[in-house]
Amino acid sequence: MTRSEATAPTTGAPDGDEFDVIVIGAGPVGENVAERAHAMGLGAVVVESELVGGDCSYWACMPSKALLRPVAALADARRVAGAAQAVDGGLDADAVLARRTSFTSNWQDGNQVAWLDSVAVDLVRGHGRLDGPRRVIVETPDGSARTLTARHAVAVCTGSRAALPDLPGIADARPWTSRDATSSKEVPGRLAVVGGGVVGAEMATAWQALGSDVTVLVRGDRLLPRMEPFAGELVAESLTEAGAKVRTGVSVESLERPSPDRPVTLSLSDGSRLEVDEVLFATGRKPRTDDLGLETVGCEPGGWLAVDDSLRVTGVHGGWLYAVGDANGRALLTHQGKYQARIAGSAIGARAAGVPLLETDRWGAHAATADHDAVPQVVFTDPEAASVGLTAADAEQRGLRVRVADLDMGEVAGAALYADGYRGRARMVVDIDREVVVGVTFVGPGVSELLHSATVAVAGEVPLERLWHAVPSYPTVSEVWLRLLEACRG
Ligand SMILES: Cc1cc2nc3c(=O)[nH]c(=O)nc-3n(C[C@H](O)[C@H](O)[C@H](O)COP(=O)(O)OP(=O)(O)OC[C@H]3O[C@@H](n4cnc5c(N)ncnc54)[C@H](O)[C@@H]3O)c2cc1C
Ligand SMILES: NC(=O)c1ccc[n+]([C@@H]2O[C@H](COP(=O)([O-])OP(=O)(O)OC[C@H]3O[C@@H](n4cnc5c(N)ncnc54)[C@H](O)[C@@H]3O)[C@@H](O)[C@H]2O)c1
Repeated sequence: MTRSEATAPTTGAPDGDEFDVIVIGAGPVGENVAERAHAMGLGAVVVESELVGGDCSYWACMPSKALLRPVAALADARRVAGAAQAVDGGLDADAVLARRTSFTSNWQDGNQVAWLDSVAVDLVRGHGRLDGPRRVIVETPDGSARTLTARHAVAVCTGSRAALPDLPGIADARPWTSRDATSSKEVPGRLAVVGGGVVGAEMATAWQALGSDVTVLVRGDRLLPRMEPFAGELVAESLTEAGAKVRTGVSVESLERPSPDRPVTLSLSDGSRLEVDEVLFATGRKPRTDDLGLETVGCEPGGWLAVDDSLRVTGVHGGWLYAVGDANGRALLTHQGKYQARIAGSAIGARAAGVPLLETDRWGAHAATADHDAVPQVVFTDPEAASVGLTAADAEQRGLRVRVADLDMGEVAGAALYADGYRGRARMVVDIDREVVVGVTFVGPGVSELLHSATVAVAGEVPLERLWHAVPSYPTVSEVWLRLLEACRG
């Protein structure tokens, strides 16, 4: 047993259950809020009802990327003459699933509990609920209740869960959610993926490569609708070449699974029916704020928690409640939630220390400005799609005057060397009033590691005239920057 599970809190008051900061939810975000609070000299406890590490470690980022990395590795080898000849056959599904399982530590959280212990953060296992200002009641696994009190702040870091549409037959169809799609130990023969967002595109890529016959059902007109249109087009093209079917403009109207061991039949809006062995609903997320006692502190349960830029929940008297990560709905991404955790942790620390004025101006130490202007995201499909900041359509919606540079990445020498017949596209969106880059999208093999250069340019608001002096090495894929800048500067 670790110190944190075994003993009373480090900063305990007489009853031992008073802490400077209480964090509800030990996902990546909660862990980081607690660690930051501790680094600011505060005592912190986290409350966790499932596994320390959260969805990201066991049913989201890590297992999904462990499923997808072999797909990219194999595809990369096949795109290089000489290496391609050494590749014989497809993926070894059992080996891929075993590697995935190892990345989840077989759904055991011992390592992450040890990490919490190493940063001197206490852990209370159980379901946490607010019970009035600064108080949290934890329903522990043995059925008892423990009341924790916070001297300074409570941070809600409870994440999100899959949102399923209310369709006839959906409960009996026992659909997969992202949890099943990332933890399944078997490869279904036929898999329908409903939803063309990030989870849908990534999981269709993984399971098609693992041997399923995948059909993606998209109600809109393309995959990855929040990215530049060419991202979804290139990913759909590649999925189709891999043998998957991508059907747009179609939704599921009802489902029928006569018994658990029989296939499921989907009735679709175009009048057709589709029989599959499993159906994954990748239709978005909803916040885990419904059973959290929010009504006891004057907040509406069940919704995304509205916060200011220091991640403090708006409208709560005394300003002691924070919501960080997926629970606030600002950007459902681990890295962005961890960024918020760093900001929230230092804001909590500064307020606890009585700092009179926090740095909450744009790009200040206590303002999560990047959430508005510079959110990076990599979609680990084949090809990868990576973007930061605004798309051209977003910029237009914000009323910015922009110049857009587009590039066929195959024209870049480094890309041609990276893969024979490299297929990829890039777009840079420039605010012409400020002459800074406000958005970049790359789609192509290996672009994920290129994204951070764009994030630095966008978050740093680096003037184009200075970017001109940031020389990409020859012959790397990064020379895409040179071509985009040439297109912008003329
Ligand atoms: C399939 C999939 C793949 C993804 N891939 C990526 C990726 O590659 N990169 C990326 O950046 N993002 C990815 N995401 C998004 C990422 O998983 C989330 O943004 C991230 O997990 C959010 O972290 P969090 O700490 O806010 O929430 P979570 O990771 O959901 O953690 C919340 C924790 O709170 C606990 N909890 C909830 N309610 C209570 C309560 N009342 N009491 C006690 N504990 C409670 C939960 O048990 C959980 O452990 C992916 C998501 C999915 C679904
Ligand atoms: N690599 C990554 O960064 C990564 C990977 C996976 C997930 N995530 C994050 O997790 C979050 C959740 O991903 P997601 O794909 O579930 O959500 P999403 O919002 O990205 O996509 C859901 C899609 O489902 C569609 N949809 C909703 N209801 C539907 C219905 N009834 N029928 C058909 N289609 C419907 C929506 O139009 C949307 O396109 C995302 O915000 C994403 O940022 C990130």
